[in-house]
Amino acid sequence: MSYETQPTASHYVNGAYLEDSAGAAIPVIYPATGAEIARVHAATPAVVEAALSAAVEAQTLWAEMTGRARGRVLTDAARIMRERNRALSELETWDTGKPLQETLVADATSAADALEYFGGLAASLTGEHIQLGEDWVYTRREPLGVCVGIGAWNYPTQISCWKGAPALACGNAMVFKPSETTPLCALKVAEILTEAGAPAGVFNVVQGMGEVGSLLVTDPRVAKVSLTGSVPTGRKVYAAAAAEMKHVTMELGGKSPLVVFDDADLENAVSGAINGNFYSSGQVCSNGTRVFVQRGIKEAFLARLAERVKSAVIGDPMDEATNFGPMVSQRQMEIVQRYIEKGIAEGARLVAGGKRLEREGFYLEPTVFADVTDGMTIAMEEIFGPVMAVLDFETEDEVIARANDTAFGLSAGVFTRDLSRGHRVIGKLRAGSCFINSYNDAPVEAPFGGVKASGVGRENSKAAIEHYSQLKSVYVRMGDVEAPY
Ligand SMILES: NC(=O)c1ccc[n+]([C@@H]2O[C@H](COP(=O)([O-])OP(=O)(O)OC[C@H]3O[C@@H](n4cnc5c(N)ncnc54)[C@H](O)[C@@H]3O)[C@@H](O)[C@H]2O)c1
Ligand SMILES: C[N+](C)(C)CC=O
Repeated sequence: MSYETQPTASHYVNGAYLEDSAGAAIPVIYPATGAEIARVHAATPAVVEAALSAAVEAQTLWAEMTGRARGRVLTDAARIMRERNRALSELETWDTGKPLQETLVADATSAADALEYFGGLAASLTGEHIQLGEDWVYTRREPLGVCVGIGAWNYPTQISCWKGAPALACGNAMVFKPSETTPLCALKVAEILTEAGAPAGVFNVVQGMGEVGSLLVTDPRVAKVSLTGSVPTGRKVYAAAAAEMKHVTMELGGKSPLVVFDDADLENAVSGAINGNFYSSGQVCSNGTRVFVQRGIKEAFLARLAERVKSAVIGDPMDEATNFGPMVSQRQMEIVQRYIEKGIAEGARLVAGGKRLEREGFYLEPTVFADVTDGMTIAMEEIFGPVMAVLDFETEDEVIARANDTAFGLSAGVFTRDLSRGHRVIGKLRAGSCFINSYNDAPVEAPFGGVKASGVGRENSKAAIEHYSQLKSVYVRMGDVEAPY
């Protein structure tokens, strides 16, 4: 890694890097080679304490600043991020293994979008005036206090800003714990926020596994927890937060349906299925991994899909021509390999891929199964890797019922030239982030999040403000107070 991109210590607390090598060592593995490229240490209780007390102290002062002043810090951070996009994208690639071709356009840029958007909103966060005869009520939009953000490993820069930007815009402070698999990127976000003028302690980063996350979640000084992770972790964190009446946002997993009707534009539908299954080597929460294709178009769809998937450029993620990289870790690669074996064993037809590449690093081929049925494991469980399950269907009512027959509800997509049908079907699919004739777009202006087991709350858009602030209502009596005795 170049000097410019290398964080200089494990944690970022109270406006500066902090090391405490007493914490367990966490190796940072470059997924394209399997080599250890850095090492951080899990936060000791002393580091967690330092981060939380810094956040408590900083939050009061930060909340007293005007929204405009807070917003300026965020928009300055966005500008710095854009100026350093290449270095930050390279770091994202070192951390995750995602191809530079992707990280240059999807990670620091999306993080900067969030900083810019919430920076822009900060000055106009207000309460309201409610006239009640001569008396009146006014509401104050107040911050929650100290918020904890906990990240998954697939989008480390983006996740830290999707949580940090709205939290800070509302006057909260944050302690962010990245995934132990990708610990580097959030440190640079913290560094940039300091450079942009964020007071020390407003955004802190501590490393560690679930135990460190758990320490943060249960601390009584923490008012809110926002987790991006798997459903099992979400259940634990939600339960722990609920026991202390904390606010939560839960961005969890999915097994989302992508429905392709006979009348769809074939090339666009295949593009949607590719984007919705193989971007980031399939490690995207909202992926449309159950691709329901209407019988009339099925064979043409599969033929074109297999042809295009075979042209993926798999290789060195730092080579900008590469458009398909390794899995994030050996562990994740092995999980996905087991699902591929299950798919074959349960009778699905392998149309493309299915194998590990014979090279160093954690590379699997983009894999497509056809003739998948609803009860197969690969159609029911989140795989979080490059495995697409293609199922066929006959009628609209049938596909809606089957698409909804899942515990998850993160995303859903429909490809059709019949726009009335597109809107009708999307209206009936139980999912939070949906697409018509597209898949996986996630602009900061749109609310993002799931229903059912896929999550609680929304990130991005004005909706996120509701999740990082609370209303205080103040009744103002203009006349005398009447009392019964
Ligand atoms: N909905 C979304 O926006 C979204 C985005 C990205 C990833 N995801 C989901 O994330 C999952 C993959 O990421 P992962 O493997 O890192 O998930 P994970 O659940 O294993 O870990 C997520 C984070 O939670 C922490 N953690 C684990 N146990 C904890 C505990 N008891 N208390 C507090 N923190 C704890 C981990 O250290 C990590 O930082 C997939 O299910 C994917 O769908 C969801
Ligand atoms: C939010 N998104 C879809 C970009 C990444 C989720 O894994």
